[in-house]
Amino acid sequence: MVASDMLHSNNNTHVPPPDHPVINPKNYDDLLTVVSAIRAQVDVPLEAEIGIICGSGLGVIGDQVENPIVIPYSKIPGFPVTNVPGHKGNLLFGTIAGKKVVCMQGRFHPYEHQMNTALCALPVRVMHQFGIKTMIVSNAAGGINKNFQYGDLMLIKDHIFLPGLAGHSPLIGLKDPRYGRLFTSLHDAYNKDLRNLAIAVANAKKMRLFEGVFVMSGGPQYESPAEVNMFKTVGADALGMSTCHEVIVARQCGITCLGFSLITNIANLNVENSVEVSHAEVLETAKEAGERASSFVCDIIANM
Ligand SMILES: O=P(O)(O)O[C@H]1O[C@H](CO)[C@@H](O)[C@H]1O
Ligand code: HPA
Repeated sequence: MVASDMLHSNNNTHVPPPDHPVINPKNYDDLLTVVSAIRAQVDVPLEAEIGIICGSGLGVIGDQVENPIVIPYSKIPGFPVTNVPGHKGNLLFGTIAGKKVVCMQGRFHPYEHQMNTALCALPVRVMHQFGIKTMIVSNAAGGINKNFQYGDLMLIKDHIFLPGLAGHSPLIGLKDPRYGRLFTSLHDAYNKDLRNLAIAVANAKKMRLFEGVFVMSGGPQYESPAEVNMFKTVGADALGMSTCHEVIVARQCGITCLGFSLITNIANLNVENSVEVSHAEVLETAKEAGERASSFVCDIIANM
């Protein structure tokens, strides 16, 4: 069975009980309940300054966390779970380069959860409760920019959040003032100082690194060539099905963000010579590039 066939075959090691109810992400007290449930799992205080989100096949970044405390999502009452191959479904607490981190080894995609972007971004609020001030978010993405090759890394300098523009913002319906400003500004969503730091790290490592605009579509189907052309026309360089809702929530929480895409496939621009895109291919490229991506993240953290 190839990875793409396993999308609904629950290949995770941590299968939640069927009665695993998910909290209401728009109820702030429910959020605090989840945080307490996580704290109750271990007998040491949990805190972190940096949050990390691993994209498809990029769980290897989480493997860099030293002395990790591993909490499976399925063991956290009220927390969603993920069945997407390449997302392990663990929350890790530990250190990287001496800095306290919390890492999501697996994320929630809106297409898995009825486009409930608030629920999918809930872990960002949880990480915020544990003290993070900075978040590094990664994803696997299709390359639109003609200069991109398989395995390239693209720093996200800005985004186009298609589901958000179509009414699926994670901030809709938040009434509790403890959430922060409803009218969140995205003027510096992908922080310039952190991008400059990442560029300096890449230069020191003699790594290929691009900067570009990331577009999030709803998925789970991959985009048609006509859709990819539309995204190219509006200025997108890479496309995926995650990240934007997480960064928006992070910005509402006042968290500074750095984001990057691993180009796992080249998006089809020409219907006449288009090729099949598969999650198996995405995972294969992520596997090849994973070590480079995780070493990049570790060096950025070391230099923060
Ligand atoms: O965004 P991440 O989690 O890296 O996953 C990407 O890979 C999957 C498609 O292959 C989609 O879920 C897309 O969003
Ligand atoms: N499109 C959307 N999401 C993706 C892609 C893609 O081509 N590759 C990896 N995630």
